[in-house]
Formats: sequence, C-alpha cells, structure tokens
Amino acid sequence: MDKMEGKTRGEERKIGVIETWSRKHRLLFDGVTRHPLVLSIRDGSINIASFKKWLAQDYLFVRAFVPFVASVLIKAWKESDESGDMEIILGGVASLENEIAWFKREASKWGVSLSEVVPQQANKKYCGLLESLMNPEVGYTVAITAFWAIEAVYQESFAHCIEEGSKPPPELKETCERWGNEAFAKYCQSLQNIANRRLQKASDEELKKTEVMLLNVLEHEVDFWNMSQGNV
Ligand SMILES: Cc1ncc(CO)c(N)n1
Repeated sequence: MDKMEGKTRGEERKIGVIETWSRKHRLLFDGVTRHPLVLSIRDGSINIASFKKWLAQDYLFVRAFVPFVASVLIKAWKESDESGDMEIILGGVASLENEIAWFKREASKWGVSLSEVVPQQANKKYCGLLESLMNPEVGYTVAITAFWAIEAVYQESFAHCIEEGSKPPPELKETCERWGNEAFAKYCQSLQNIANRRLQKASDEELKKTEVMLLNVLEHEVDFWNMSQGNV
C-alpha cells in the first residue's frame, strides 16, 4: 500500500470524511448555505413572493422526503452495524409529521393554497433524485450521507439567518428557528456521526459513489433556491 495514501486515509479518519469533503467542496457548500436567497432572509431584504414560492415548493419536497427517509430507515434496519441508528432515523421520520402540519399552517397564514401548487422543474428533478436514492440497490452509506446533507444544509442556511448581526423579517423568524435551532443542529450532528462511521469503513468505490451523490445533492439545493427566487 502506498505510504502517503495510507496517511491520507488516516487523516480523514481523524477529522471525519464529512469534514474533509466539506472543506474540499467549500465553494459548493457555501453556494447553498450562503445563497443570495438565504442572505436576503438574513439581511431582511427578501422578496415575500420568493418566500411564498419557496414555502409552497418545499411543502411538496417534504412530502417526497418522507418516503425517502423511510427508505433510509429500511436500509438501516437491513445494513446498519449499530442498532442506535434506527432510533435517530425514526426520530427524523416522526418529526416530519409535525413539519408537514407546520407547512399547512404557515401556508394558510400567507394565503398560499397548497392544493393548487404545481411542482417546478428544479423541484421535480430534486424529488427524482430522492426517488432514485430510494432504490434498494443504493446502499445505506450513500443514503444516510444524502440524508445528512439534505438536513444539514437547511440547518446551516437558516442558522446563518438568525446569527448575531442578522436582521431577518420578524414574520420569517419562526421559519428560521425551525431549522436553525440548537436541537436540530444536534440531530444533524447525529446524522453526520453515522455517516462518518459508515464512510470510515467504506470501500474506495463506495466513497466515490457517495461523494458524487453529495455533489449532486448540493447542486439540486442551489437549483432549489434559484427556483424559489425566480431565477429559473
Ligand atoms: C429543498 C430542501 N432541502 C432540505 C430540506 C430539509 O429538510 C428541505 N425541507 N427542503
């Protein structure tokens, strides 16, 4: 075995593959979590039409996200080496019931009719990616890493909107808190720990597959923000 390569893997193990990838793909991560739409929430300049569009489209996305998370649960049950994974993922499934109810309440507050929402192209594509990840041939490591990424980008984005020095519109504070709160950050950290544990044991081929999927998820997240802002 090549000496340097061994060292590189050793390094990754210490700081975690996720952290290594976050550094390597910083620009793309920032493209999601520091997207102009996110920054406009943070500085209070957001166009409310963009928010409403996001709200309606994200409701549809979350409905597709439920079966995806359920599929991760099935993979955990079949493939996980740690029984504790199931409780964490199950907690994720359970909280989505609440989330869907929140979207309905929020939509009615803003006068958005969810029954009439038509999925936009970027949303359809992203839901298509979720559906492809539900395939039984997609392994647990890829799926749990996707799950982590999808949750973590929202956590980071919305936490940024309510950090020190931000001035989000008061009527959007609750939305920001929903994903930007400490408990959600902890939950994302639990998902990251699972992903890291799996990636540490993964073959080179699995690592490659997972990294490609991760970039794919991030690109779809950028497109989703663009769509909400009306740039697509
Ligand atoms: C587009 C998108 N990505 C991530 C999440 C987080 O759960 C969400 N609700 N919607």
